[in-house]
Amino acid sequence: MPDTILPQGAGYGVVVGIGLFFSAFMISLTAIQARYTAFSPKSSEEFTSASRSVKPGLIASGIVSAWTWAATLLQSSAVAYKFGISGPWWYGAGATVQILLFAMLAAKLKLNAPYAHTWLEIVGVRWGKTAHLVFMFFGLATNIIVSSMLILGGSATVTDLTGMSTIAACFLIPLGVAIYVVVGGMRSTLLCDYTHTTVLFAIILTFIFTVYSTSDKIGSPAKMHELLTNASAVTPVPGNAQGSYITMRSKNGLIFGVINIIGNFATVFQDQAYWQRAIASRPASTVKAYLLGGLAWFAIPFTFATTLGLAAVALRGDPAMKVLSPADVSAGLPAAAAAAALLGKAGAAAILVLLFLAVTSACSAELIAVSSLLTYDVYKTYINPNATEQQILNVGHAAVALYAVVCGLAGLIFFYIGVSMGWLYTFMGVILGSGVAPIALCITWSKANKWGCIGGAIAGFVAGIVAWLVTTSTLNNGVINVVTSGGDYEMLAGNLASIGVGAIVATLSSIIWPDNYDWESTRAINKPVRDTSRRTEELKTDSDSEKKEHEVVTKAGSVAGDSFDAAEEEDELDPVALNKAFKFASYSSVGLFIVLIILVPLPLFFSHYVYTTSGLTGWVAVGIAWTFCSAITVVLYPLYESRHALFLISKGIFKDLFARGSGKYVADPRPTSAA
Ligand SMILES: NC(N)=O
Repeated sequence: MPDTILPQGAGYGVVVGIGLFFSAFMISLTAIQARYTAFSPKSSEEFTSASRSVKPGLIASGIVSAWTWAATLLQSSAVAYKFGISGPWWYGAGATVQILLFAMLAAKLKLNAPYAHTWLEIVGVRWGKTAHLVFMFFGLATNIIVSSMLILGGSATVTDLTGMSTIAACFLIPLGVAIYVVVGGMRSTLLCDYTHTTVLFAIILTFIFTVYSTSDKIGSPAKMHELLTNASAVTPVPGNAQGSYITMRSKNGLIFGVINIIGNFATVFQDQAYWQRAIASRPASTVKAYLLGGLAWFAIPFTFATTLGLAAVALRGDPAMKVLSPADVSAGLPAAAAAAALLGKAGAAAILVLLFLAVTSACSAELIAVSSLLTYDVYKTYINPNATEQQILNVGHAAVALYAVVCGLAGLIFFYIGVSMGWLYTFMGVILGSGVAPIALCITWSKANKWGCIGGAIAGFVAGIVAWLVTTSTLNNGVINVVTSGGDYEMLAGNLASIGVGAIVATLSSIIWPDNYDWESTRAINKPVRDTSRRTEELKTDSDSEKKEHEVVTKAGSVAGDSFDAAEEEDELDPVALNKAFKFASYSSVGLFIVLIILVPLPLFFSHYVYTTSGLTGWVAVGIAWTFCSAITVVLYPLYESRHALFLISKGIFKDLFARGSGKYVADPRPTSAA
């Protein structure tokens, strides 16, 4: 009898087979885009920024996809398994609010540096080389930690379910992704995000309906309530009201919540992937995209973990349910074990595909993000300031390939030193948290003090490490190792010290010694000298006869962007409108923060309420309804907003079928069009 539920071939089939299938699919989409729309990835602007033309639905889908890590599915389920229903809430809410608050930074980005390629360009132009290098450390460290968690979570699950070699999984997972990112760039990444997110929601809804509707082992919220009540009678949860899994009164759940909030501030604010989506977005709809993306994303960890994480507890003792060790839980395996116990090989295969899609789409976001940092902030800034368009594009491509290898290596190193995805997840705020406030202040506040923010980031980093190690040593009789340092209080101390010291030093120094920055230099970053045709280069290669045959409507646009020209861009960069958008982002994101982090969970925590059957049913119903709304937002809405582009592309393809070349996109010779 094999040790794993699926054969090794299934692991290779998913990782290599689906990987290559998606690469081929994305390469085809990129070719269609280049032929039938105004946008070609042969331009470096298009490669890294999707020509800043993408509409909110697709950006929201890209945010959901980039923010859906292996941990989003696995760690959320692991905390549900450990702490009960509070785990999914704290995971979901504690990582949604950062995306919502990021809407404010996105609005300021469009206002203060609308043509920047990376957030580090803004730091460098405002505060110079030292700040640029210090924050580059935080930026790249964020990317490496996030990528490592993706690879660790993905490979642990593939190995657990199929027995596939972890080493092979570490390197093969980023390989397929690197292929389509190199070919298609940012727009291809967003289109891939969309397709992955669509399948992801389909699989998540399948699990939800299995657990809460059709499964003969659970099949309803009432049965889930009964099984969880039995489970807490056998093994009460320490620190939970009545030892129950069905209460928000969970001390360790709350500690995880705080750690989660801090770590995720770091990984949103310092990850170029989220800045890049703001950069790729049309200025007028950036805020909307982040608010929609954040709210849509919440349903993924919350409902998925309320489903499979709790199912893993409910099914304890079921003959088909794997017995989970603490190491298995730390590796994020409860969800996979529950899926296999509920649906056998089909469940295991579904979770494998789900994980693979989540990991690859988040990985694609990381690849293009790091490629942009290495291209613009290392190569163009320090190595070749006069780089040509072609050189920039070549370096961008090489950086994607290089970083794909680095991802594999980083995952492998952490695997061999015994650091799991769960450990890394709670650790990320310790070393990254200190940069959060300084970076936010740099982009949003004219009074932010340069040395205060640099000093805050460094002091917070040191304070975080010291607090983490001292707490570990104090609570564990001087024993500091991977196991002792991964405890709740140890990580909490490090996270709080890091973000707290960074924020206090940066803010106080800025209040005492305020800068008076006018944003002129950041607004000038990369400001374009308008070219009336993005496709000049390509058109040169067209034959004359083909040119005469061009009939596609001029402003064909793209699946992702529709038409968007220079004049429209200038209009959308109107400071009055962007200031209004910033205010809207501030009110709505702070309001939602208060609801998600204070008004809903804290009264439930302090009341010691243990959910009744109808209470749990209502809780689950909210999760299911939210999941449907999310699916509509990131699956149907992008199709609706791109309906004209899709129609024109279809028309172009149709024309080509009857008269080759007649459907190809041609730029409008009239001066108003920049497409
Ligand atoms: N993206 C997260 N924190 O799941």
